[in-house]
Amino acid sequence: MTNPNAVVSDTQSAIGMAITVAVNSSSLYSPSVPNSPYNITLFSRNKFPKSTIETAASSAGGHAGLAKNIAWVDAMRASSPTRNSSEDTEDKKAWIIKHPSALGVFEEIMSAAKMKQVVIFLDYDGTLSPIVPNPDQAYMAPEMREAVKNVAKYFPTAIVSGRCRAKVYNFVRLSELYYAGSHGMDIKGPSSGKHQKGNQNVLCQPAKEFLPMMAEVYKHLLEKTKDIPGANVENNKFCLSVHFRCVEEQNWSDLADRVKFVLKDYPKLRLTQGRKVLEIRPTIKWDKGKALEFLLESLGYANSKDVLPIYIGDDRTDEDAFKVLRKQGQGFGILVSKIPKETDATYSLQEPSEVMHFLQRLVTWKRGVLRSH
Ligand SMILES: O=P(O)(O)OC[C@H]1O[C@H](O[C@H]2O[C@H](CO)[C@@H](O)[C@H](O)[C@H]2O)[C@H](O)[C@@H](O)[C@@H]1O
Repeated sequence: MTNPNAVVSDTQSAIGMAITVAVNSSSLYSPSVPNSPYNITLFSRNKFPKSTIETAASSAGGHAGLAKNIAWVDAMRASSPTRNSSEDTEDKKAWIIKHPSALGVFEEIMSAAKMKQVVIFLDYDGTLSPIVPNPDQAYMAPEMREAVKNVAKYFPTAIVSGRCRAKVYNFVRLSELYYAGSHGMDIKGPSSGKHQKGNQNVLCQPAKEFLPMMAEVYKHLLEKTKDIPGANVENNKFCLSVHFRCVEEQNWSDLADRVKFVLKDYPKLRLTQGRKVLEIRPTIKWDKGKALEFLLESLGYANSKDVLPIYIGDDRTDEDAFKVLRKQGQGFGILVSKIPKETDATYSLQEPSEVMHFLQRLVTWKRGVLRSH
């Protein structure tokens, strides 16, 4: 097992493959499973497949089990491929031209901010804190907290995380921010600090009816996975995370099978994959992109041309927010990644330390603007 205190370089989680297990025909639920229950798609590692592509792997029935299992384990392994060939270096050069460093083109980004209200959206894990083996120890550096605190003095700022809101708040501990926990399914406004515009007292929990179900599934998952060394089930309130970062690779298939076994009784839940984590959440049409739209609306910037949203994130779930910005032709997505990934983000940053520098530059830029007026 990995040393729980070591910082893990997760530059490898290049290949996005989310796995969906459930579908519900009600209009509230997204039709996430294609017609064929075994519509499995695998990708070449060198082609940066779309991080949001969903791979169906119906939990029902036992046939095609082998193919499904191979796909599952491949998908889990794909969250940590080895990429160090010269072809990869070429890939990286091409990718960085397409998604330039947000630090390198900082002035260009800020020139789009003239006369606009910048609103900052920040993912937590892998963006504000480094990826570590133990999710309970994903602490934020004090300098990063200071940078976020300063940013929030000048710009409305939201943390948008897969973690439950209370947990991410405990890591960040800044009451002046908006928090969207559980992949945006639990949104709350700041409890201190005032920005002039918009509603501070927001509370949005679109998956509230799922709470009892999530608590029940959490218990089943704990029980079902307890004898797999290293498996860690995290309760994120409106969603659940089954971590396999510390599970021996030979046990991944078994772990995935057990998770699917539990979920077969819950067709209103779906299973997706993040950075060495299987994530279980309600099939409602709500994601980090919807959370971003909701927050902009709460701030009084729905369909406004006077706003420049900047969203920084490293995970597949952040792609939903990048997509919204790209579709609206408004603001910028910044992907935190050391390696090429298919993304809807416009710019890139390599790691949390670069995110911190970007946030510090934002503050310096704003102070300069204020001084010149
Ligand atoms: O949306 P995020 O804030 O990025 O949250 C996504 C998941 O992040 C956490 O897991 C990831 O970070 C852990 C700590 O570095 C790491 O051990 C794990 O392998 C990563 O998947 C969090 O624990 C999950 O609940 C979040 O869903």
